[in-house]
Amino acid sequence: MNQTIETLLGCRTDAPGSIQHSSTRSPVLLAEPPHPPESTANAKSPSRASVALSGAGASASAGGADLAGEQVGTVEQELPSTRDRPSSPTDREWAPPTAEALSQRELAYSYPPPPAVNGTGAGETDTALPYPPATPHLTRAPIEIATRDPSVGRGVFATSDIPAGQTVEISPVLVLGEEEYTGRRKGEDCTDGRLRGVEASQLRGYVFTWGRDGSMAVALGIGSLFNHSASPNVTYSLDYAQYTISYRTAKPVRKGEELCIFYGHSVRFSGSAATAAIERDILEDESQSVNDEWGGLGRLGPFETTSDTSSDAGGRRDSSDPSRTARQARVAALKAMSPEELAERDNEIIAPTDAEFRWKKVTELIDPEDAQLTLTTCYAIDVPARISAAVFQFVRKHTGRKFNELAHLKRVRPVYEPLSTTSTPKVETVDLPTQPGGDPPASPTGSSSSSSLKQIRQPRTGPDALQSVLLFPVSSAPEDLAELLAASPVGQALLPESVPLLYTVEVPAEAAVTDLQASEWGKVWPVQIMHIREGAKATKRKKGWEKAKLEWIESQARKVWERALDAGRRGEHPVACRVTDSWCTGFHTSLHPPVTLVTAHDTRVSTGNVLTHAASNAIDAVAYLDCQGGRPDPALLSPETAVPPYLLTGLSVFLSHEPCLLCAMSLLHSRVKNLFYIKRAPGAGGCGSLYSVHEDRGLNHRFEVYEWDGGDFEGIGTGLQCELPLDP
Ligand SMILES: C[S@@+](CC[C@H](N)C(=O)[O-])C[C@H]1O[C@@H](n2cnc3c(N)ncnc32)[C@H](O)[C@@H]1O
Repeated sequence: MNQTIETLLGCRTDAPGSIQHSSTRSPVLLAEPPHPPESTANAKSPSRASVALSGAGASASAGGADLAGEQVGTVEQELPSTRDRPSSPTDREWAPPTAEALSQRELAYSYPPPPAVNGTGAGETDTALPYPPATPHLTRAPIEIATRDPSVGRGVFATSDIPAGQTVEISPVLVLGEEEYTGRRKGEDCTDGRLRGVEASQLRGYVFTWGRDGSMAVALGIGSLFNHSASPNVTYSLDYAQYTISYRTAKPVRKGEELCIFYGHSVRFSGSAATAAIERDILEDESQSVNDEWGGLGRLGPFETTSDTSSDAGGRRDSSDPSRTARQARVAALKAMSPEELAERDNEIIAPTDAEFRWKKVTELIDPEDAQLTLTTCYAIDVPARISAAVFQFVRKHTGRKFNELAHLKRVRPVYEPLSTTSTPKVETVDLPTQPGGDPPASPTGSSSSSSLKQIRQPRTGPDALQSVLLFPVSSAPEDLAELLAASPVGQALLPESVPLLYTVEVPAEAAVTDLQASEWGKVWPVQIMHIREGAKATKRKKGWEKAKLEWIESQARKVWERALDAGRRGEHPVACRVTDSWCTGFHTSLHPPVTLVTAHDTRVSTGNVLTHAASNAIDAVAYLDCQGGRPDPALLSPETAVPPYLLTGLSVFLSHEPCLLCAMSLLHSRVKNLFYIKRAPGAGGCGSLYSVHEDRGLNHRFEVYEWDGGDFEGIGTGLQCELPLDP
């Protein structure tokens, strides 16, 4: 089994000093690179290594000499550093490093920052260095291990151009069981937050998630030295049968370029110039949510900030950023409001017709609330109330499975109107009751004539009150209805009176979904109300969204758009995705907005995998969060989302572009609640363009989709082409 799992790189710990995921339980921040072991082996002999001379019957040991240069391996060989090699090295061309080169290398190397000794600070050169700037490695691939950025540590670099698709390393792995890795027995509840086992060592920055059983793998060899990039040029695959991890170039790599893998979405490091670009969007994104509580991880423990939000621990936030200042001012203004004032402000309904409302529902269906009255024709009879039960039995007997065809209507109504007639059976004119306190309503069909309206002579209540009873839709009525009726208990019950006359009447074809529809359509025939959104007792839903919800949705759209632009700047397709809790009225407010679970962008270019669309990567990242137990604390999530039966149950997805058919189906399978996208993908999109997966009645889930309707507004929608190469 050879499986590519980009997001499986481990580094799962809660303590500062490692990798950051968007989660409550595994947020880990790499404040500084992992510290090397205390051992000083190799520290002063950067160009010497112990190597195995396999085939020559010799064995070897890693770490060739101690500080004093004492040999500890069985067979040792002096090798030149790969950094001293000429650009196209052959063994014959190698020359031992000069003393000058060695001292330069030592001077340049300052990772990790050594502890201050007698006033000498980090980075000063008179301290023992744990690793050399270059480490010899016997590999046929043209790569070397080198340190270019001390804050990142060692990395893997190309010593000549490497084409895409080339395997550059196959590392055997050392698998650590969950208990060995975490230092905890299964089920043991350790709440002190202290790391144990291997996880407490620097290895935690090097492990790959191996199995879903919690096992972790240390890649031996070069596999552990690939640094992370959000735009990686190397993919890797875990081979569970061989116990290896293979690394392959995903795109052409130029000589001198670093080979990087992708550790996972929402991974971030701090303090590294090399990763500033990677961090920027995530921090920008989270800084908003952290500091002004606009979604994201603002309330998730380690990120908790005080009212002073001008900078984080790493001092990366720019308090002079005007948009940031504006956000802070806005939050301060909101916080200054009383709860009542805030609720009033937040809950103001912004109607879709309002200029502020920049979203359009993507649907081919008519919104049931906008549905106009449609009619269908039925047979009815007017009988005294005491006969009604016999009529129901008659109807039930002769309709069988289709009895429910008229379930959306009330079966009876008082007789108050002359009704349209059919030729067979003959219809008699009847005396009509008026509506209490007024004129009878006009006939919706125009079939009645005002001349036929007469004062009631029938009792209006009691067993003899006349009722109109619906029998069957004309389209599915028994052919010999009049005869059947005459011979039925209904006819018998009325003897010696005459059998009531059949007539046809037009009635609403659908149930009402709002009170207004019920009252309007009920003038035609009393109709059942089926509130589609808020339950039977609710009144008509107000159209539009609360102001706070609308603002939050727009802020998410802005963030996903910025992320897409950033992906484009990195050479990826400019498509991005955010997965957030969905707005829940009564639970969320502008000061307590939905949290963000993951953000992701398209990585088709860097991974060479045409399936790594932004939505797909984001779903993958949520699954990864769940595997790690990293979903935000249920208390922070709206009730629907807190314990989800499916990946995206109750969640909202924001996409810079309409998802393709495959991603639309993935969202559907994951049971997303609603989707907001900014640009259509004509000819390729699965939520409105090519097809509308989200409202296909043949599929087992439906979700609401909204498309940005604000044009190029304050940066959203600008700078990207509308048409997307979804599968170039
Ligand atoms: C698997 S190791 C990579 C090799 C490591 N640079 C070394 O010298 O041992 C992962 C560690 O490298 C560092 N690292 C990897 N990618 C990085 C990046 N993009 N920015 C900063 N540090 C990074 C972090 O310290 C991380 O914990």
